[in-house]
Amino acid sequence: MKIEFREAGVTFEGRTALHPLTLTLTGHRVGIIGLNGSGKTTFARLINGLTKPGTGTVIVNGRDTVKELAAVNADAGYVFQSPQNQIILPILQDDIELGLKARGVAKADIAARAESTLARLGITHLARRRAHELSGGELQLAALAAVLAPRPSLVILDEPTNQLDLRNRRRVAETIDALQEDVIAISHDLATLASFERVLLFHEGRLIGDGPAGTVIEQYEAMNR
Ligand SMILES: Nc1ncnc2c1ncn2[C@@H]1O[C@H](COP(=O)(O)OP(=O)(O)OP(=O)(O)O)[C@@H](O)[C@H]1O
Repeated sequence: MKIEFREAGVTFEGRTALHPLTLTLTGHRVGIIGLNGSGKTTFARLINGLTKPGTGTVIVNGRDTVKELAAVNADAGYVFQSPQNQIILPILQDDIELGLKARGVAKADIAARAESTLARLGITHLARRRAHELSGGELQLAALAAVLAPRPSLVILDEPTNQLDLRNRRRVAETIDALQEDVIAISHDLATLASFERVLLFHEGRLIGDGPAGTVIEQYEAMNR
């Protein structure tokens, strides 16, 4: 990945969610930590254009998130904090196929692509299940499948192990570990990020820590002792 924040900042109704930030992210896996309301989601949403910068620009793999929004959306998939918001159609496979159709994938390839994505995540058995009947862990994996199927180069995950029990948390974390796509993950579950090469720490809308996972997680823990 190559993501450049150039004095990019966000203000909502006069309150600063993210102070103007200049930063370049490269590499394969970047984690984001910080207290509730510190600006993590705002930072992540800027990367795929879900939120527009109020000041400055964000460039994702060479593309401006405002001027080239459609291309940025296709390149940077976003898995929402609440996976039930991700799946629109009742049946998972139909939902994935709808996403592929919207991305212009050839009709003849759509079913096979949906099936291979489900197989890749080990959830072929969920293909015809109703999304609202899935468990939290199944739903997290289903949402990830829907985002991966169109083949983005980067996946942004907003608290992917939130609300999961220990077994499902491990399962989702192992799935994330095995992704060949670049990953940016927000997490309150620090163990999920321990193997990440770089972690960013936000506090009150500012980046206050940036370095290897061990160092930055320690900084965060020390702040909250
Ligand atoms: N759409 C919005 N309208 C108004 N204020 C917002 C909006 N989105 C975020 N904020 C505010 O911006 C600040 C940063 O929010 P953000 O969601 O980025 O925090 P976060 O670190 O992801 O928090 P959490 O860990 O609770 O998910 C918060 O004070 C929040 O209330």
